[in-house]
Amino acid sequence: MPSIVDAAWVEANDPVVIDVRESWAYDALGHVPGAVNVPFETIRSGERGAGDMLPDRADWIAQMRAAGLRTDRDLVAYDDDHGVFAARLLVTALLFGHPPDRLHLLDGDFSAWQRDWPVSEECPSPDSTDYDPDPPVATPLIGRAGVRSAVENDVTIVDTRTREEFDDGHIPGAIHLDWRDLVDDETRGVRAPEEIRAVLADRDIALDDRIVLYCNTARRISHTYLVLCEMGAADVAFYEGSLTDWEAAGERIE
Ligand SMILES: O=S(=O)([O-])[S-]
Repeated sequence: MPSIVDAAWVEANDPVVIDVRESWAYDALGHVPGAVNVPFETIRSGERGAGDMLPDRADWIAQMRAAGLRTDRDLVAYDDDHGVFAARLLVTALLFGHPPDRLHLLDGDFSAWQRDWPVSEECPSPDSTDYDPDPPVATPLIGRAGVRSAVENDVTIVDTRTREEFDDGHIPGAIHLDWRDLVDDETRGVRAPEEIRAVLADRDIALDDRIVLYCNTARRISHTYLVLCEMGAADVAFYEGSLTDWEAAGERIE
């Protein structure tokens, strides 16, 4: 399973570190020493229809080779938005076959990092690799038919958008859990486990139940997915098409 790691872990473990901020921020504001820049917009397709926001596999592989990634290397990603963009990169890596236990979200974003840790302006040039992970045997992906069946069978469906978006219309029976509810505004990382457990209990979300996640285009659920994995959730399904796909197909909204 992917995990969430702190700055000390990054310092101690020599992972491949990817910064998904825009390149001007990476260049002008500095970055985690050794981090390679892979801007978020370069890993989103947006052109492959409502059900798939993943980049072209060949493009992804080329980017990861240039970043120096290998299947036997740990990959840490960060952004400056409490981890939500970095989480999407990590889920992309998971779906393309990087070993799940080698995927890590930096707990706290760049703003949090630079409070206590050094920042660099040097751009690393890693040796290119022959990275080519095998497609995963199983993924957390769930399609529209699976979500329809989840609605019919009272499976826990979680909407990670804002309250306003949720009130405007959501998948029938969904529970509202804004992804930001699991984030600590001060540390800019995930909240303490006991706080997360309290939030989940308040929403009636049980970690040992099957949980189906959706948002608009599978960015925000990427963060919630990683947090739930970290909390030991047993069975989390990831609706890549999310509400964009659901609405495009004319499915029922309540
Ligand atoms: O985060 S999002 O995919 O709903 S825009």
